[in-house]
Amino acid sequence: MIKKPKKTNSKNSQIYTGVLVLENKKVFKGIGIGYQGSATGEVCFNTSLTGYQEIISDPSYAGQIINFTFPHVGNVGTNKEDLESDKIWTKGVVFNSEITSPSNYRSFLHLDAWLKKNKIVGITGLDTRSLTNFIRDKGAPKGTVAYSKAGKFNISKLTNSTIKWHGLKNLDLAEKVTTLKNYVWKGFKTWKKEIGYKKNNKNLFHVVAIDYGIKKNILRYFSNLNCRVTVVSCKTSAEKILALKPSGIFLSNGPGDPAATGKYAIKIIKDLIKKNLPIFGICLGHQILALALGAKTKKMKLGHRGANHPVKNLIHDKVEITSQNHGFEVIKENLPRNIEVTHKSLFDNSIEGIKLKNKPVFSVQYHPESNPGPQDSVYLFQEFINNIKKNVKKKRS
Ligand SMILES: NC(=O)CC[C@H](N)C(=O)O
Repeated sequence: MIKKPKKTNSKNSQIYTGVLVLENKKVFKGIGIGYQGSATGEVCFNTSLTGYQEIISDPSYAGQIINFTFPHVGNVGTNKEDLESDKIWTKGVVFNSEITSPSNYRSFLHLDAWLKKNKIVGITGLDTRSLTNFIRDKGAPKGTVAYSKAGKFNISKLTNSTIKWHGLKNLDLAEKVTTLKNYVWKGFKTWKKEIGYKKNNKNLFHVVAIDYGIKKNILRYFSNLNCRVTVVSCKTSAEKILALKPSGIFLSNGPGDPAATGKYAIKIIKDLIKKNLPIFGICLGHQILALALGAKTKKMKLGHRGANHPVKNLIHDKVEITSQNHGFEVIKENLPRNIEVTHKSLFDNSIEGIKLKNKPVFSVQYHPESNPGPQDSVYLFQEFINNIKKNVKKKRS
């Protein structure tokens, strides 16, 4: 159990062991959790009610401090399965209520101990509603979260390092989080039998996934659909990728500014599109694909982060409830003519999916692999496989 602030003898004041300092010098006080130290990043909020371990372990959160709007985070502890990557890239976490002792049959470690083990600085006991309101009004600010057991903070030093940090705009973080070595995915240890994924060794299709910060659940889904998956580092040339003889190419999610990653990724994707292979992109992969097709991206004021975002599929004329995590978007205006918008957000009408009119190439801004979140959009994996099947047939005939 995380302790409440201690009351000191005089004046009834409390000792705070955690602070969150924003770039505008606003300071939130609370109780430090996880790793003792400080971490600077962009402060965003996520509205998911469940799935905190999957959220924190999503590499797309590199460079970010996550403020959870759901007040009770940590009640089910942490386990060995709900990990979306082996290394945790999230900079820091902000919770409202103190973390209770874990109550779940899968729990392996208390969330506080798990954060400490993964060197994540956190703060709890903070008014997350007021922080969310601030972000909603002013946009996602830069911030520093700090934890000191002695409750000693140099606020002006923390504020200065917050202001000095360059922020996420123009920052390529995919090159930091991508795999150093290409590998064939064999991550069956983290298999989620309860959810019904099958360990499939039929290897009917070969998907080459470009790793900008890939989530494990994407790999689980591909494997479940009889695919062998080779994960390649984000700067792998189109030539090297084609030498692997892929049946389809997957462009993964990932952190940072798509325009910065695009500096090398656009050429690779353009070369792959020329080969008429089926391509499927998710989130950062979607944004970079759009850039490669001649569209533009921009930073959003707040971004979309949660497991409850309604998206309209304009082709099926159906609404999907989706899992989302992005702070950049593809600009609607002046889209190249060969791009068709397939999905839009019902929250703000922003683009949530596109496809090429004349090739088996499509992408979505949201996360059909969920984890956490609803599975309404999982059909997109099957659509990609259908494109692969059609392409194989075409080549044979
Ligand atoms: N989940 C993602 O792939 C995020 C994409 C990109 N980094 C953004 O924030 O918009």
